[in-house]
Amino acid sequence: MSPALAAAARRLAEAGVESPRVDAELLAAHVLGVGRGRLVLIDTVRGDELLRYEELVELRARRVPLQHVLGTAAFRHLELKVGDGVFVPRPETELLAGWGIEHTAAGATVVDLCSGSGAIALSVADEAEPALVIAVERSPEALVYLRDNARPFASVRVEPGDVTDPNLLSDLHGRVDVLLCNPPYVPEGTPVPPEVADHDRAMAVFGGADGLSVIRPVIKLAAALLRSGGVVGIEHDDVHGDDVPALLRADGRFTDVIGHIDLTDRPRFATARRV
Ligand SMILES: C[S@@+](CC[C@H](N)C(=O)[O-])C[C@H]1O[C@@H](n2cnc3c(N)ncnc32)[C@H](O)[C@@H]1O
Repeated sequence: MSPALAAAARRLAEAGVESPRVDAELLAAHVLGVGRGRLVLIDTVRGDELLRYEELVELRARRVPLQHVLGTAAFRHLELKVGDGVFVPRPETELLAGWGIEHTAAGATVVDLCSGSGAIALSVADEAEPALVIAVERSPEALVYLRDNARPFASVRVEPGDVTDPNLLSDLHGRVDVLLCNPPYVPEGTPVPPEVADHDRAMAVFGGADGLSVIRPVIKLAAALLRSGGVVGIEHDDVHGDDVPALLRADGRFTDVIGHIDLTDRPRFATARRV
C-alpha cells in the first residue's frame, strides 16, 4: 500500500490540501473498505482498487472536500450523508452540540435552526432523550440530506423555513426548552479556502457584510420561542466573541450570557438563558 499512499500524499500536498497524509489514508481506507487503522496491514493496492483510489485522490487534489468525496462526514457519534449542496459539519460545532446535549433534559423540546445536514439536531436526538427536536432549514438541496439523515430518529421533525422570519414555528412560541443554531456567520468578503468557496453554498457560509445578518433575527426568534428558563446556544465567527454576547445582552430578554471558546482557544459560541 505504501507507494500508492506516499504518491497520493505527495499529490495532495502539492495541491495545497491541509492534511495530505490523513486525507490520503482516509481515501485509501474508503476504497479498500477497511478502518484507517488497518491500512498498516495492507502492503499494496492493485488493479481496479488502485484506479479508483487514484480517481478519488485526483478529486481531492482539485480541492473537492474530503467528505464530499467520501459521501459522509463524521460528527460526534454520527456518520452523516453529505455532498453537493449541503454544508459539511465542522469539528468545532461538536462543542455547541455537546453543550446542547448537556442542557437537554428528558422530554425536552429542542429546536435546531439552520440545520444543514442535521448535525446538531440529530446529535441531540442521538445522545439525549428529547421528546421533540425540530430541525429548520431553508435550502431545498440541504433539506434532501437533512430528511435522509433524520430518517432513523423518531423524535426529529424536519421543518422547511426561514429563520429570519419572526413568526417561524409560531405554535411553539414560549414552549421551547433548548434552541441551538449554527448559522451562516462569515463576514462577506472574508477569504475562504477552495473547498468552501467552490463547494459550500454562499448562503451556508456568509452572514452579510458584518457576518451577523442571520444571528440578529435568530436572537429575536430565540427570545420568542424559548420558555422562561429555556436556553439558547449560537455559534459565531471568531471575530464575534464580543458582538454576539453583546447582542444577547442588548435584547434584554436573556440572562447568564456566556462566551465559549473552541479547541483552538478561539471564541466560537455564545449561550444564554431566557429570563
Ligand atoms: C453554517 S451551516 C450549518 C449547518 C449545520 N447546522 C451544521 O452545523 O453543520 C448554515 C445552514 O443554514 C442554512 N441557512 C442559511 N440561511 C438560512 C435561513 N435564513 N433560514 C434557514 N436556514 C438557513 C444554510 O442552508 C446552511 O445549511
